[in-house]
Amino acid sequence: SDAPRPNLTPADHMTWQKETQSGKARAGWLHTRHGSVPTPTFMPVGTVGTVKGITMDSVRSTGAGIVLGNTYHLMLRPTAERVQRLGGLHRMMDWPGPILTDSGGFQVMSLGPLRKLTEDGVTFRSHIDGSKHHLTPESSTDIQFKLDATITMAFDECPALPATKEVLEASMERSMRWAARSRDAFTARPGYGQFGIVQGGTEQELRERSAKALRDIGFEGYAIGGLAVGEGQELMFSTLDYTTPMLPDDQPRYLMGVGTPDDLLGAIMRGCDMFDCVMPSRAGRTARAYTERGTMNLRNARFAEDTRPLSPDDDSPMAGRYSRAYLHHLFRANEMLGPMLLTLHNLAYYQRLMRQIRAAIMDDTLEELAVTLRHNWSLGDW
Ligand SMILES: Nc1ccc2nc(N)nc(O)c2c1
Repeated sequence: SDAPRPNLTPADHMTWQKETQSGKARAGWLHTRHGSVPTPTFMPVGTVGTVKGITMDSVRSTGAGIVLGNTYHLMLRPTAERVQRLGGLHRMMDWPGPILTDSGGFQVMSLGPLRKLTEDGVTFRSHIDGSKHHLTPESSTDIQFKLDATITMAFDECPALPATKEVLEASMERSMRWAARSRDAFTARPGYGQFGIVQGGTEQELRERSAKALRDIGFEGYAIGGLAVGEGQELMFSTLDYTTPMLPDDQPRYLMGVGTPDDLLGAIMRGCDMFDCVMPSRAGRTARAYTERGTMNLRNARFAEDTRPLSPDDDSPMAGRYSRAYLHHLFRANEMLGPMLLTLHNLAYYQRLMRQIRAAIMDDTLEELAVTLRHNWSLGDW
């Protein structure tokens, strides 16, 4: 956005400034040690220090301002100590902008049987070489320090849904004890920050208790975890309806692991500011294009001689240079360039969507934009 950038607030940690609000949706600025980013913002996923298949210059060209890395993957390879010796993630991956790192609990959980969970932390075996590892709130926070993460995530446990209220309660309470230990282990530095992660599944009373516990500890931002784990959009939105108002109005809210363009629109309209999801990049590697008219699979034979661009207002650097037919050919031929171009295209679409939504928040026309976007997404290819 070319909106005038409000002055950076001097602070001993990163800050978020709300610029304006339209309904529950907010437009603001994230000010960090590694630069300022307009919100709402979508963070491309750079799990092992790379947004798969494209250079960070390409990521920057889409308009992305902040990217995500993963403690779990980087601690296993190349290890946090080596990243630190290489000058930290920013220098190693040639990304001077802010980096948010997830804390590892979620990734270990998705490894299933390979792990043992205790009050102290999680013991698991590496999916790479079977070596044994242990993650605790302290070690996760230390690893993120070594990675030089701009935004550090508290170490939490994300329970699989569906789960009984008792299971959700015990898990949430442990995550809150881990949040306090994560905060104690965090090294505050000017322009850096740490986010707490609200848990509690789809139980309002548990979400309430979790949000209060985190506010009492005090963080630079608050993530909503425990969602986008198969509960479906309706249940995710209804959980957001009562959870975002529980979080401080003047601090950023990060909905983890979300989502499709329609998810993003709905979550922004419910007061969320930051997002990350593998969908646009993973789809790009599997021939699925995200566009204003919904998604399309470029392997489909109907594109074999379709000389049109992917979408008329594609503003990625490849805009108007590559036809659907060419992409169809690249994917059918299993050429590297296919996933590279389509990943770039999809991330550029997500960033364009963020800019569109932010501009609508600024001129209070978000309701109208939402109707247009949802209509166009339903059109399917033209
Ligand atoms: N859907 C997700 C995605 C990532 C997560 N990361 C953490 N640390 N915690 C969660 O609950 C997550 C949920």
